[in-house]
Amino acid sequence: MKRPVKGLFPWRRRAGTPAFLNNMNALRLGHIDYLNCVPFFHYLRSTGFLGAVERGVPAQLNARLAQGVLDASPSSCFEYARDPERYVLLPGHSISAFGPVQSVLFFSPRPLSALENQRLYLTGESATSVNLLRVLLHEFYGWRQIDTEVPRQPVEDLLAQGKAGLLIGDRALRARRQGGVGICYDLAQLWVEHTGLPFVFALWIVRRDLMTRQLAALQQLSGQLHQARQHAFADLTHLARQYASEHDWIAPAELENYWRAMSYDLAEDHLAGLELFFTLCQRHGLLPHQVPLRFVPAADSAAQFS
Ligand SMILES: C=C(O[C@@H]1C=C(C(=O)O)C=C[C@H]1O)C(=O)O
Repeated sequence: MKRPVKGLFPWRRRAGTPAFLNNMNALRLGHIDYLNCVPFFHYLRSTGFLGAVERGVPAQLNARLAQGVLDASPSSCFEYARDPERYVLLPGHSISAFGPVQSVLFFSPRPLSALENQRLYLTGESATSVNLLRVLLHEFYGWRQIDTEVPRQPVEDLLAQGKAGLLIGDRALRARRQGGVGICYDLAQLWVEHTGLPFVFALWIVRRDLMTRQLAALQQLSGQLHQARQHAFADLTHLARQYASEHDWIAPAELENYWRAMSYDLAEDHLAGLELFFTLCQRHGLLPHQVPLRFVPAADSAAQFS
């Protein structure tokens, strides 16, 4: 049999080439490098998703979204709010909590009421949670001044020295587990207690200019994420066992409980919580503008988007 002339069939896969490189329209996704993202990503490939996936902490993914390096990513809702003209949102998906979230934690040697004027050390991985802390302190604890620093050394070291600081993600989960770092405030719990609404930490943020070129791919992605989440929650015990064996600092039951405490939907209550957070960010000078919420339209309403 004659071999095809090289380059004549560019759509044919070369052996060893990752599938996404053969697909010029494939999406480049961000993946938050925390255990909270497992329900989105563990089964995503098995739903047929062929794009590229790049891992990072939220601050890195925010920067890559802003630079246009990533097409879409679960990332800080504050990144969306910072530049809402640049982005749209995938409907129906978030990383939220209706109570304690367990992984956005402010550790303090003293009660919050006795801490004003002390320097607070903040994780450099966050955009949402650092501003949630500011909103809570201004709005509900009456603080006027908040002195913060993102330190060069790990926040954990400063906590061990008796300082107050904020951790998110796996590092927060680990620090809580290790204990011995003063009072531990769960920021989602404080938010829910004061507002009666859930708190939305992350949204699926999409580069807005993709709406014209890649609408169908984005709608497909949204469906694939729903499928991946359903699959994950259909056997969460199994998934927790698998990931706990790769992360020896968390027990399977704790991990399962952590995922169950999280809400991955984005429904009316979530949106009310999100809008209140953005309004309070504006009130306290953290955002200069109102934040319109714009979504990728569902497949059957695509014709309505102009
Ligand atoms: C619930 C969490 O929410 C995270 C907090 C973020 C932020 O503060 O910017 C961004 C993404 C989320 O993963 C967590 O990290 O544990």
